[in-house]
Amino acid sequence: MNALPTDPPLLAVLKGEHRDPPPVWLMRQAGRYLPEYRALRAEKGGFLELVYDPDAACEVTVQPLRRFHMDGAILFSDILIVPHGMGQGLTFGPGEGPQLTPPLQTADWESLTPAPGYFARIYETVAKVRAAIDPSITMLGFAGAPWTIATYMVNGHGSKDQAETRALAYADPAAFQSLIDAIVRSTVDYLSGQIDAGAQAVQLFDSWAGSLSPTQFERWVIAPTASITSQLMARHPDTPIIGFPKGAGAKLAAYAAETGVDAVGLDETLDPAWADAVLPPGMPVQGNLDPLALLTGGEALTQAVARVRAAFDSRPHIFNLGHGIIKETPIAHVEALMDLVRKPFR
Ligand SMILES: Cc1c2[nH]c(c1CCC(=O)O)Cc1[nH]c(c(CCC(=O)O)c1C)Cc1[nH]c(c(CCC(=O)O)c1C)Cc1[nH]c(c(C)c1CCC(=O)O)C2
Repeated sequence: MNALPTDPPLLAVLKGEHRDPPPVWLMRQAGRYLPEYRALRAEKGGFLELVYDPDAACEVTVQPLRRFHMDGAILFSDILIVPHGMGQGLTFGPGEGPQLTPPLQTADWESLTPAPGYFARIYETVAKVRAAIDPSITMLGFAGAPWTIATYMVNGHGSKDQAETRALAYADPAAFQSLIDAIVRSTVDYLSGQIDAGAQAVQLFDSWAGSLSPTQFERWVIAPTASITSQLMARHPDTPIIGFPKGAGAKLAAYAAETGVDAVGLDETLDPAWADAVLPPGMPVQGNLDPLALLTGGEALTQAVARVRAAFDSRPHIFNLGHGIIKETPIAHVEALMDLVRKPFR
Protein backbone atom coordinates (compact mmCIF):
# COMPACT_ATOMS: atom_id res chain seq x y z
CA MET A 1 0.00 0.00 0.00
CA ASN A 2 1.71 3.21 -1.12
CA ALA A 3 0.83 6.62 0.28
CA LEU A 4 -0.64 9.14 -2.15
CA PRO A 5 0.58 12.76 -2.18
CA THR A 6 -2.92 13.74 -1.09
CA ASP A 7 -3.00 11.42 1.95
CA PRO A 8 -3.15 13.21 5.31
CA PRO A 9 -0.09 12.55 7.55
CA LEU A 10 -1.63 9.89 9.80
CA LEU A 11 -2.87 7.89 6.80
CA ALA A 12 0.51 8.26 5.05
CA VAL A 13 2.27 6.82 8.10
CA LEU A 14 -0.17 3.90 8.22
CA LYS A 15 0.82 3.22 4.61
CA GLY A 16 4.48 3.08 5.62
CA GLU A 17 5.83 6.63 5.39
CA HIS A 18 8.05 8.08 8.08
CA ARG A 19 7.11 11.52 9.42
CA ASP A 20 8.88 13.72 11.94
CA PRO A 21 7.17 14.96 14.04
CA PRO A 22 4.89 11.92 14.12
CA PRO A 23 1.14 12.30 13.61
CA VAL A 24 -0.77 11.96 16.88
CA TRP A 25 -4.17 10.98 18.22
CA LEU A 26 -5.20 9.65 21.62
CA MET A 27 -7.34 6.65 22.41
CA ARG A 28 -10.55 7.86 24.10
CA GLN A 29 -9.70 11.41 23.03
CA ALA A 30 -13.41 12.24 23.16
CA GLY A 31 -14.98 11.75 26.56
CA ARG A 32 -15.34 12.62 30.16
CA TYR A 33 -12.11 14.55 30.72
CA LEU A 34 -13.67 17.26 28.49
CA PRO A 35 -16.26 19.57 30.12
CA GLU A 36 -17.98 20.11 26.76
CA TYR A 37 -18.47 16.31 26.49
CA ARG A 38 -19.92 16.10 30.00
CA ALA A 39 -22.30 18.96 29.22
CA LEU A 40 -23.62 17.38 26.01
CA ARG A 41 -23.91 13.96 27.65
CA ALA A 42 -26.00 15.49 30.47
CA GLU A 43 -28.19 17.31 27.97
CA LYS A 44 -28.81 14.17 25.86
CA GLY A 45 -29.38 11.96 28.91
CA GLY A 46 -26.66 9.32 28.50
CA PHE A 47 -23.84 7.73 26.56
CA LEU A 48 -25.96 5.64 24.16
CA GLU A 49 -28.15 8.66 23.46
CA LEU A 50 -25.00 10.34 22.13
CA VAL A 51 -23.79 7.32 20.17
CA TYR A 52 -27.08 6.77 18.32
CA ASP A 53 -27.61 10.47 17.49
CA PRO A 54 -25.39 11.23 14.46
CA ASP A 55 -25.33 15.00 15.08
CA ALA A 56 -24.39 14.59 18.73
CA ALA A 57 -21.86 11.83 17.98
CA CYS A 58 -20.30 13.99 15.26
CA GLU A 59 -20.05 16.93 17.66
CA VAL A 60 -18.40 14.78 20.35
CA THR A 61 -15.96 13.32 17.81
CA VAL A 62 -14.84 16.80 16.78
CA GLN A 63 -14.64 18.32 20.30
CA PRO A 64 -11.06 17.21 21.09
CA LEU A 65 -9.84 18.33 17.64
CA ARG A 66 -11.01 21.88 18.30
CA ARG A 67 -8.89 22.07 21.43
CA PHE A 68 -5.85 19.98 20.56
CA HIS A 69 -5.72 19.58 16.74
CA MET A 70 -4.99 15.87 16.66
CA ASP A 71 -4.16 14.27 13.28
CA GLY A 72 -6.94 11.73 13.60
CA ALA A 73 -10.65 11.86 14.40
CA ILE A 74 -11.98 8.62 15.88
CA LEU A 75 -15.64 7.84 15.45
CA PHE A 76 -17.49 8.38 18.71
CA SER A 77 -19.14 5.06 19.45
CA ASP A 78 -18.30 1.95 21.45
CA ILE A 79 -17.12 -1.58 20.73
CA LEU A 80 -20.27 -2.92 22.43
CA ILE A 81 -22.57 -1.48 19.76
CA VAL A 82 -22.02 -4.71 17.80
CA PRO A 83 -23.45 -7.01 20.52
CA HIS A 84 -26.18 -4.43 21.06
CA GLY A 85 -27.02 -4.74 17.36
CA MET A 86 -27.05 -8.53 17.75
CA GLY A 87 -29.85 -8.16 20.27
CA GLN A 88 -28.26 -8.03 23.72
CA GLY A 89 -29.46 -5.25 26.02
CA LEU A 90 -26.75 -2.67 26.74
CA THR A 91 -26.55 -0.19 29.61
CA PHE A 92 -23.80 2.05 30.91
CA GLY A 93 -24.76 2.54 34.53
CA PRO A 94 -23.07 5.33 36.49
CA GLY A 95 -19.73 4.13 37.82
CA GLU A 96 -20.19 0.43 37.03
CA GLY A 97 -19.06 -0.02 33.43
CA PRO A 98 -21.11 -1.54 30.63
CA GLN A 99 -23.62 -4.35 31.20
CA LEU A 100 -24.88 -6.67 28.44
CA THR A 101 -28.14 -8.43 29.30
CA PRO A 102 -28.83 -11.22 29.37
CA PRO A 103 -25.36 -12.79 29.22
CA LEU A 104 -25.21 -14.95 26.14
CA GLN A 105 -26.69 -18.40 26.62
CA THR A 106 -28.31 -19.39 23.38
CA ALA A 107 -27.03 -22.44 21.56
CA ASP A 108 -27.93 -20.78 18.29
CA TRP A 109 -24.83 -18.65 17.98
CA GLU A 110 -24.43 -19.48 14.33
CA SER A 111 -27.39 -17.28 13.43
CA LEU A 112 -26.46 -14.29 15.58
CA THR A 113 -26.48 -11.31 13.28
CA PRO A 114 -27.35 -7.64 13.62
CA ALA A 115 -30.69 -6.50 12.22
CA PRO A 116 -30.39 -5.18 8.63
CA GLY A 117 -29.70 -1.47 8.70
CA TYR A 118 -28.91 -1.50 12.40
CA PHE A 119 -25.66 0.43 12.01
CA ALA A 120 -27.05 3.10 9.65
CA ARG A 121 -26.85 5.82 12.32
CA ILE A 122 -23.22 4.98 13.02
CA TYR A 123 -22.36 5.22 9.31
CA GLU A 124 -24.19 8.55 9.20
CA THR A 125 -21.94 9.81 12.00
CA VAL A 126 -18.84 8.75 10.05
CA ALA A 127 -20.06 10.61 6.98
CA LYS A 128 -20.91 13.72 9.00
CA VAL A 129 -17.50 13.79 10.67
CA ARG A 130 -15.67 13.24 7.40
CA ALA A 131 -17.58 16.20 5.93
CA ALA A 132 -16.91 18.37 9.01
CA ILE A 133 -13.14 17.93 9.39
CA ASP A 134 -10.22 19.28 7.41
CA PRO A 135 -8.71 17.04 4.68
CA SER A 136 -5.44 17.02 6.67
CA ILE A 137 -7.16 14.96 9.37
CA THR A 138 -7.61 11.20 9.03
CA MET A 139 -11.03 9.73 9.83
CA LEU A 140 -10.66 6.55 11.88
CA GLY A 141 -13.30 3.88 12.26
CA PHE A 142 -13.09 1.01 14.74
CA ALA A 143 -14.59 -2.15 16.14
CA GLY A 144 -13.84 -4.52 18.97
CA ALA A 145 -11.93 -7.66 17.98
CA PRO A 146 -13.90 -10.93 18.27
CA TRP A 147 -12.19 -12.27 21.41
CA THR A 148 -12.79 -9.07 23.38
CA ILE A 149 -16.39 -8.75 22.15
CA ALA A 150 -17.03 -12.40 23.06
CA THR A 151 -15.79 -11.84 26.62
CA TYR A 152 -18.40 -9.13 27.13
CA MET A 153 -21.16 -11.13 25.43
CA VAL A 154 -20.51 -14.25 27.50
CA ASN A 155 -19.77 -12.55 30.84
CA GLY A 156 -22.34 -9.79 30.49
CA HIS A 157 -19.82 -7.24 31.73
CA GLY A 158 -16.13 -6.54 31.99
CA SER A 159 -14.18 -8.92 34.21
CA LYS A 160 -10.69 -8.98 35.57
CA ASP A 161 -9.40 -12.16 33.96
CA GLN A 162 -12.19 -13.22 31.55
CA ALA A 163 -12.23 -16.61 33.32
CA GLU A 164 -15.79 -17.48 32.36
CA THR A 165 -15.15 -16.97 28.65
CA ARG A 166 -11.77 -18.68 28.72
CA ALA A 167 -13.35 -21.67 30.47
CA LEU A 168 -16.12 -21.82 27.88
CA ALA A 169 -13.56 -21.73 25.06
CA TYR A 170 -11.88 -24.83 26.57
CA ALA A 171 -15.11 -26.62 27.48
CA ASP A 172 -16.92 -26.20 24.17
CA PRO A 173 -14.53 -24.93 21.50
CA ALA A 174 -16.94 -25.73 18.65
CA ALA A 175 -19.73 -23.62 20.15
CA PHE A 176 -17.31 -20.84 21.02
CA GLN A 177 -15.93 -20.95 17.48
CA SER A 178 -19.43 -20.37 16.10
CA LEU A 179 -19.78 -17.30 18.33
CA ILE A 180 -16.40 -16.00 17.15
CA ASP A 181 -17.37 -16.67 13.53
CA ALA A 182 -20.63 -14.74 13.98
CA ILE A 183 -18.69 -11.79 15.43
CA VAL A 184 -16.15 -11.97 12.58
CA ARG A 185 -18.95 -11.75 10.00
CA SER A 186 -20.65 -8.80 11.73
CA THR A 187 -17.33 -7.02 12.23
CA VAL A 188 -16.35 -7.29 8.57
CA ASP A 189 -19.70 -5.84 7.51
CA TYR A 190 -19.62 -3.15 10.20
CA LEU A 191 -16.09 -1.97 9.38
CA SER A 192 -16.80 -2.18 5.68
CA GLY A 193 -19.84 0.07 6.22
CA GLN A 194 -17.68 2.56 8.13
CA ILE A 195 -15.12 2.60 5.30
CA ASP A 196 -17.85 3.11 2.69
CA ALA A 197 -19.13 6.03 4.79
CA GLY A 198 -15.71 7.71 4.91
CA ALA A 199 -13.41 5.99 7.41
CA GLN A 200 -9.87 6.09 5.96
CA ALA A 201 -8.36 3.55 8.36
CA VAL A 202 -9.84 1.27 11.01
CA GLN A 203 -8.63 -0.02 14.37
CA LEU A 204 -9.49 -3.36 15.94
CA PHE A 205 -9.47 -3.09 19.74
CA ASP A 206 -8.55 -6.38 21.40
CA SER A 207 -8.54 -5.05 24.95
CA TRP A 208 -8.46 -8.47 26.63
CA ALA A 209 -5.97 -10.18 24.31
CA GLY A 210 -3.57 -10.39 27.27
CA SER A 211 -5.54 -13.01 29.19
CA LEU A 212 -4.97 -15.91 26.78
CA SER A 213 -2.33 -18.63 26.79
CA PRO A 214 -0.21 -18.80 23.62
CA THR A 215 -2.25 -21.54 21.90
CA GLN A 216 -5.56 -19.92 22.84
CA PHE A 217 -4.16 -16.59 21.63
CA GLU A 218 -3.42 -18.19 18.25
CA ARG A 219 -6.96 -19.51 17.96
CA TRP A 220 -9.09 -16.71 19.44
CA VAL A 221 -7.00 -13.61 18.71
CA ILE A 222 -4.76 -14.27 15.70
CA ALA A 223 -7.05 -16.48 13.60
CA PRO A 224 -10.22 -14.31 13.80
CA THR A 225 -8.18 -11.14 13.29
CA ALA A 226 -6.54 -12.67 10.21
CA SER A 227 -9.98 -13.59 8.88
CA ILE A 228 -11.25 -10.03 9.34
CA THR A 229 -8.19 -8.43 7.72
CA SER A 230 -8.22 -10.72 4.69
CA GLN A 231 -11.93 -10.10 4.06
CA LEU A 232 -11.61 -6.36 4.59
CA MET A 233 -8.53 -6.11 2.39
CA ALA A 234 -10.38 -7.90 -0.39
CA ARG A 235 -13.13 -5.29 -0.22
CA HIS A 236 -10.99 -2.23 0.63
CA PRO A 237 -7.40 -2.79 -0.49
CA ASP A 238 -6.33 0.81 0.26
CA THR A 239 -7.68 1.09 3.80
CA PRO A 240 -5.09 0.33 6.49
CA ILE A 241 -6.04 -1.75 9.52
CA ILE A 242 -4.48 -1.10 12.91
CA GLY A 243 -4.52 -4.04 15.32
CA PHE A 244 -4.35 -3.29 19.04
CA PRO A 245 -3.87 -6.51 21.02
CA LYS A 246 -3.65 -4.98 24.47
CA GLY A 247 -1.54 -7.00 26.87
CA ALA A 248 -0.21 -9.33 24.14
CA GLY A 249 3.31 -9.03 25.54
CA ALA A 250 5.72 -11.39 23.81
CA LYS A 251 2.89 -12.64 21.58
CA LEU A 252 2.95 -9.29 19.78
CA ALA A 253 5.56 -10.58 17.34
CA ALA A 254 3.33 -13.46 16.16
CA TYR A 255 0.34 -11.12 16.05
CA ALA A 256 2.19 -8.68 13.80
CA ALA A 257 3.52 -11.43 11.54
CA GLU A 258 0.39 -13.56 11.19
CA THR A 259 -2.75 -11.41 11.32
CA GLY A 260 -2.18 -9.30 8.21
CA VAL A 261 -2.80 -6.02 10.05
CA ASP A 262 -0.98 -3.06 8.49
CA ALA A 263 0.06 -1.49 11.79
CA VAL A 264 0.12 -2.47 15.45
CA GLY A 265 -0.89 -0.48 18.50
CA LEU A 266 1.34 -1.02 21.52
CA ASP A 267 0.19 -0.76 25.11
CA GLU A 268 2.33 1.02 27.70
CA THR A 269 3.68 -2.18 29.26
CA LEU A 270 5.74 -2.98 26.14
CA ASP A 271 9.32 -1.86 25.96
CA PRO A 272 9.45 0.18 22.74
CA ALA A 273 13.03 -0.93 22.00
CA TRP A 274 11.99 -4.59 22.28
CA ALA A 275 8.95 -4.01 20.07
CA ASP A 276 11.10 -2.21 17.52
CA ALA A 277 13.47 -5.18 17.46
CA VAL A 278 10.83 -7.92 17.02
CA LEU A 279 8.42 -6.23 14.60
CA PRO A 280 8.84 -6.59 10.82
CA PRO A 281 11.05 -3.80 9.45
CA GLY A 282 9.03 -0.83 8.24
CA MET A 283 5.79 -1.91 9.92
CA PRO A 284 4.06 1.18 11.33
CA VAL A 285 3.53 1.26 15.08
CA GLN A 286 1.20 3.28 17.26
CA GLY A 287 1.63 4.15 20.91
CA ASN A 288 2.64 3.85 23.63
CA LEU A 289 2.75 6.63 26.22
CA ASP A 290 1.58 5.53 29.66
CA PRO A 291 -1.78 7.24 30.35
CA LEU A 292 -0.54 7.67 33.93
CA ALA A 293 2.37 9.80 32.71
CA LEU A 294 -0.16 12.04 30.98
CA LEU A 295 -2.28 12.19 34.13
CA THR A 296 0.83 13.14 36.13
CA GLY A 297 2.20 15.76 33.73
CA GLY A 298 5.32 17.83 34.37
CA GLU A 299 8.78 16.33 34.09
CA ALA A 300 7.43 12.75 34.20
CA LEU A 301 5.43 13.50 31.06
CA THR A 302 8.29 15.28 29.29
CA GLN A 303 10.63 12.34 29.86
CA ALA A 304 8.08 9.69 28.95
CA VAL A 305 7.24 11.45 25.67
CA ALA A 306 10.93 11.75 24.78
CA ARG A 307 11.49 8.03 25.45
CA VAL A 308 8.61 6.99 23.19
CA ARG A 309 9.72 9.30 20.41
CA ALA A 310 13.33 8.17 20.61
CA ALA A 311 12.44 4.48 20.53
CA PHE A 312 10.40 4.77 17.33
CA ASP A 313 12.49 7.39 15.63
CA SER A 314 13.48 5.03 12.85
CA ARG A 315 10.15 3.53 11.80
CA PRO A 316 6.72 4.86 10.78
CA HIS A 317 5.24 5.91 14.11
CA ILE A 318 1.90 7.33 15.19
CA PHE A 319 2.12 8.87 18.61
CA ASN A 320 -0.66 7.68 20.94
CA LEU A 321 -1.25 6.47 24.46
CA GLY A 322 -0.82 2.82 25.40
CA HIS A 323 -4.49 2.75 26.43
CA GLY A 324 -7.38 5.20 26.76
CA ILE A 325 -6.98 8.60 28.35
CA ILE A 326 -7.91 8.60 32.06
CA LYS A 327 -10.95 10.74 32.82
CA GLU A 328 -9.22 12.76 35.58
CA THR A 329 -6.50 13.91 33.12
CA PRO A 330 -6.10 17.72 33.22
CA ILE A 331 -6.69 19.47 29.92
CA ALA A 332 -3.43 21.42 30.42
CA HIS A 333 -1.52 18.10 30.36
CA VAL A 334 -3.03 17.16 27.00
CA GLU A 335 -2.03 20.60 25.68
CA ALA A 336 1.50 20.07 27.00
CA LEU A 337 1.62 16.63 25.38
CA MET A 338 0.63 18.01 21.99
CA ASP A 339 3.38 20.67 22.25
CA LEU A 340 5.96 18.02 23.15
CA VAL A 341 4.96 15.72 20.30
CA ARG A 342 4.90 18.48 17.70
CA LYS A 343 8.39 19.79 18.52
CA PRO A 344 11.08 18.55 16.15
CA PHE A 345 12.93 15.80 17.96
CA ARG A 346 16.48 16.36 16.78
C1 LIG B 1 -13.20 -2.31 26.18
C2 LIG B 1 -13.74 -1.15 25.38
C3 LIG B 1 -15.02 -0.57 25.52
N1 LIG B 1 -15.11 0.45 24.59
C4 LIG B 1 -13.95 0.56 23.89
C5 LIG B 1 -13.08 -0.47 24.34
C6 LIG B 1 -11.75 -0.79 23.74
C7 LIG B 1 -10.68 0.09 24.27
C8 LIG B 1 -10.37 -0.11 25.71
O1 LIG B 1 -9.85 -1.18 26.07
O2 LIG B 1 -10.65 0.83 26.48
C9 LIG B 1 -13.62 1.46 22.77
C10 LIG B 1 -14.17 2.83 22.78
N2 LIG B 1 -15.05 3.42 23.65
C11 LIG B 1 -15.29 4.69 23.27
C12 LIG B 1 -14.59 4.96 22.09
C13 LIG B 1 -14.76 6.24 21.31
C14 LIG B 1 -13.68 6.83 20.59
C15 LIG B 1 -12.53 7.40 21.39
O3 LIG B 1 -12.59 8.57 21.80
O4 LIG B 1 -11.50 6.70 21.51
C16 LIG B 1 -13.85 3.80 21.78
C17 LIG B 1 -12.87 3.56 20.65
C18 LIG B 1 -16.16 5.66 23.94
C19 LIG B 1 -16.58 5.42 25.34
N3 LIG B 1 -16.95 4.24 25.91
C20 LIG B 1 -17.34 4.46 27.21
C21 LIG B 1 -17.23 5.85 27.49
C22 LIG B 1 -17.63 6.53 28.77
C23 LIG B 1 -19.11 6.68 28.71
C24 LIG B 1 -19.64 7.77 29.57
O5 LIG B 1 -19.94 7.47 30.72
O6 LIG B 1 -19.76 8.91 29.08
C25 LIG B 1 -16.76 6.46 26.32
C26 LIG B 1 -16.52 7.92 26.09
C27 LIG B 1 -17.83 3.42 28.15
C28 LIG B 1 -17.19 2.09 28.13
N4 LIG B 1 -17.09 1.28 27.05
C29 LIG B 1 -16.41 0.13 27.39
C30 LIG B 1 -16.09 0.20 28.76
C31 LIG B 1 -15.33 -0.87 29.53
C32 LIG B 1 -16.61 1.39 29.23
C33 LIG B 1 -16.66 1.85 30.66
C34 LIG B 1 -15.38 2.38 31.13
C35 LIG B 1 -15.44 3.86 31.06
O7 LIG B 1 -16.48 4.40 31.42
O8 LIG B 1 -14.41 4.47 30.71
C36 LIG B 1 -16.10 -0.97 26.44
